[in-house]
Amino acid sequence: MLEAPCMVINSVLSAMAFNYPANKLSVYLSDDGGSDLTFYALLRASIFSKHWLPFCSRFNVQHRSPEPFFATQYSTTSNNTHYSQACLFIKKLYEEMKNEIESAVAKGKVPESYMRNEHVGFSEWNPKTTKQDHHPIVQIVIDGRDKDAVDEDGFQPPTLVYLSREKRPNYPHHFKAGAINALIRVSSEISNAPFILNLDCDMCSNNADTIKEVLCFFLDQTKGHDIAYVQFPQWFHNITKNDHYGNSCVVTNKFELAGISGYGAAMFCGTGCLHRRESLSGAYLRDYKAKWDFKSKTINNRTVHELNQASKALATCTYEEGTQWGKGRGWKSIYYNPERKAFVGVAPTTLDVAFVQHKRWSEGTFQIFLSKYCPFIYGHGKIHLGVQMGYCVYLLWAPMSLPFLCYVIVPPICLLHGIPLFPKLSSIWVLPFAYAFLATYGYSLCEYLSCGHPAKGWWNLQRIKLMHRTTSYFFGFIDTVTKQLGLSQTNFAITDKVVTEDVQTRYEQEVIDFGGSSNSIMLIILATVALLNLFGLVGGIKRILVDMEFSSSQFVVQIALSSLVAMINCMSC
Ligand SMILES: O=c1ccn([C@@H]2O[C@H](COP(=O)(O)OP(=O)(O)O[C@H]3O[C@H](CO)[C@@H](O)[C@H](O)[C@H]3O)[C@@H](O)[C@H]2O)c(=O)[nH]1
Ligand SMILES: [Mn+2]
Repeated sequence: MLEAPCMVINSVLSAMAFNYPANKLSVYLSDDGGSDLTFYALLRASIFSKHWLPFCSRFNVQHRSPEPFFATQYSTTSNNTHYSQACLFIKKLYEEMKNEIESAVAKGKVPESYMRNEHVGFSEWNPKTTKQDHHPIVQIVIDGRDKDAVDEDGFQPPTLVYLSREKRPNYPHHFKAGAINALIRVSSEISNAPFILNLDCDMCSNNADTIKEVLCFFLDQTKGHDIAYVQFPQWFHNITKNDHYGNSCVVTNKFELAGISGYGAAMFCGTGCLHRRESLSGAYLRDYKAKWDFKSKTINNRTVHELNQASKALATCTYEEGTQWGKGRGWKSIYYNPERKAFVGVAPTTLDVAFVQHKRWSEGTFQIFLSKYCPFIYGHGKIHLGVQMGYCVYLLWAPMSLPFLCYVIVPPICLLHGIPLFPKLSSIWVLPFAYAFLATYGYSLCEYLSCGHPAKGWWNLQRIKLMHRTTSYFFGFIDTVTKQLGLSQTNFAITDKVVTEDVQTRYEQEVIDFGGSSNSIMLIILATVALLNLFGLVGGIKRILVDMEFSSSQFVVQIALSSLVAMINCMSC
């Protein structure tokens, strides 16, 4: 299991605990793993939520997902006040739940007694159920309409639904996008709320008022009608001081995404995004004005069983075949980066996981570039040229690995053979090169420092960029091209989120952890590049200084380049 149920329910609990009228809030958990353990964890969380939600509102708790709350905000040293007693109590409940879930996960099965007595939902699983092959499962765990479902303070909790869409080996399921589509349809049957927040299982809400804040954009009388979605930046709670895997994306989050959004076309990042339902289901009229008299289906009088059954039909793997699903155009979008982070997630803690993630990103974005949705073609005349180019900075990560590879391979070879590639230092033509180099890196360093992060973090980012460009993006490029040619199939490598203790320790000490051997070919490339530059450097310098075959001034740039590449690569080994 790559995604621990305890982490998943932390996200769910944080979403349930928004400061927002609970009868208007429904939380859906999509489980593509189709695991009864996740369902069990959700049931346990639904019980815990009856204590957690009132606790949060009573004490106006900031961290509404329990794990970070107990790790940071909560302190046992406070006096024996009402608050600290309540804290101790809720902590005990949380730990009980966590232990039960973790021991069930360790055993690989749901406790027998629980399955028999607690929920009919378990009957959906049988010994033949596998991740790749099972019927649709929809279980309303908490029915927000149910007057008996009130929590310990007498408040109604939000509706809570478990969904595991149908999977069959011979039907493409389209990974996360397919999961989101199934969620949109199922939720339209059960709650049909006009706004949809989409969160990854490893992201938690970090601000209880986010929904209220973001609705201000959508409800704006003059400009709100055009807005399809509001995207929040992806922040992470496990970034080390010098961010040795360059995970934090500070400059991207602070400047780049905000800049693109200036054209009214913020990028969708896949998580931490609030969509208007109508913009997803394709309803678009030129004179569209939002209507606020939505028929919430929660007030309808179908039973939970009827809703479960009706929703299943929407979670089948053939539902989308031959439909116009997903058409629409003409909306605007907003990027919103509030002072207090709205959502925080988990960043990779080993190099191989970071590689997997970047390979997938570079592949996915390059696929968009090659599809009919290429910003330069589909976006032509619809969005500003600035946005088209802004998107392509990301969409072209994969092919940009090619020129980059040339830069790290060709100069050392030429140096070894005494072939000058750049103008002499005394020549005026060296100026454009110097300018491009200094302007790019100087500007990038200033941007980074202005985000309040240390210079070492910037250096680490340059190092990891070099690694990604020579490996992950290059493999992303090759895989995308072979897929386009029909030689292989699309996949979505989910990043492993289960971290052992020694991996965590190494991460906190900022030691580069090469992780498992699954990416050994990537490491071979890195080592080859490093050695090539080292040999080029030594050989070149020897021929210049010892053999005096050519003059050094011709090779200054090449020597500097090779030293830099060798230094960056060797430092990480
Ligand atoms: O077949 C799939 C594959 C993934 N997921 C979910 O998608 C989410 C993102 O997967 P993860 O492995 O955590 O990817 P990350 O690299 O952490 O995620 C970033 O990159 C993804 C695109 O590569 C975006 O979709 C995410 O929103 C973004 O946070 C997780 O909740 C998964 O459970 C599915 O539901 N079904
Ligand atoms: Mn993730």
